[in-house]
Amino acid sequence: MANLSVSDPVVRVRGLHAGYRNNPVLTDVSFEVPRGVVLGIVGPNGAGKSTLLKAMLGLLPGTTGEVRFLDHPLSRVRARVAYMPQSLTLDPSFPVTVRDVVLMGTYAGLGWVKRPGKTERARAATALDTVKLTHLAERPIGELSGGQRQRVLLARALAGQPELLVMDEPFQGVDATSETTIVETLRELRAQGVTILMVHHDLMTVLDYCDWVALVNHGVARIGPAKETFTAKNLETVFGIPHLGAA
Ligand SMILES: Nc1ncnc2c1ncn2[C@@H]1O[C@H](COP(=O)(O)OP(=O)(O)OP(=O)(O)O)[C@@H](O)[C@H]1O
Repeated sequence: MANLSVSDPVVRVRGLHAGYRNNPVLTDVSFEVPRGVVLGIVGPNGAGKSTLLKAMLGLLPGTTGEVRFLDHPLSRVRARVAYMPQSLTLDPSFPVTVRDVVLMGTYAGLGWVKRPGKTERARAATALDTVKLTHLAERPIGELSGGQRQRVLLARALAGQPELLVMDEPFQGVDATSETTIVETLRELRAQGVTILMVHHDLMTVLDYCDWVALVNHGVARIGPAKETFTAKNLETVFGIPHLGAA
């Protein structure tokens, strides 16, 4: 089991148990993530990557163990943590514009009664600009391509100005232009000190996109700097597969 202590952890998980009825997926998971890294969560289908994210975010009933974000339980720091789900599923006729969707990302910091004002609209505009979609601001969200929708989801997460961004497969089904834009945005965020946790499937780009890696196989089997962790030896030990892309 990986149990690496880091200085200034942004995420700290201790003794996490999570899964579904009659299907315990994660058992006694403990790890820490340092501030300002892009952490790739890597593992085969069914290894428990999405389950890990959901359990950490308190979305799975029956989860036990301790999860701290930015030194607090999530309930205390919700506005500082953004979650970007795997995809935005919606009725294509849903009458909401790209700008509206991005503006939703500012709601967590607003509280129950306040409505988004000038500041929030400016943040949403900046976020949309960052993902290079300003020209589509007034489009109904249903008219966008899959890759453009992923960028809107990212802009929505950015509009809340998070310190920690949790993403479930941000490159799933996106075109090359969108992938490049998302990667550039993640690099910019990292340069600003934002920590990024992302489930990542493409083993060929792990070393390029991530500076830390967690190898997940019904637990976090290995976690650490990418070059030391994403190695052929570890891939073989944890998953039983050697991989050419790894050193
Ligand atoms: N809602 C659910 N109810 C019951 N079992 C589930 C549910 N969701 C996932 N599982 C099971 O939990 C295990 C882990 O699934 P999970 O989706 O976390 O894996 P993953 O690593 O994210 O996979 P993928 O790469 O295919 O997205 C699998 O055996 C899966 O079948």
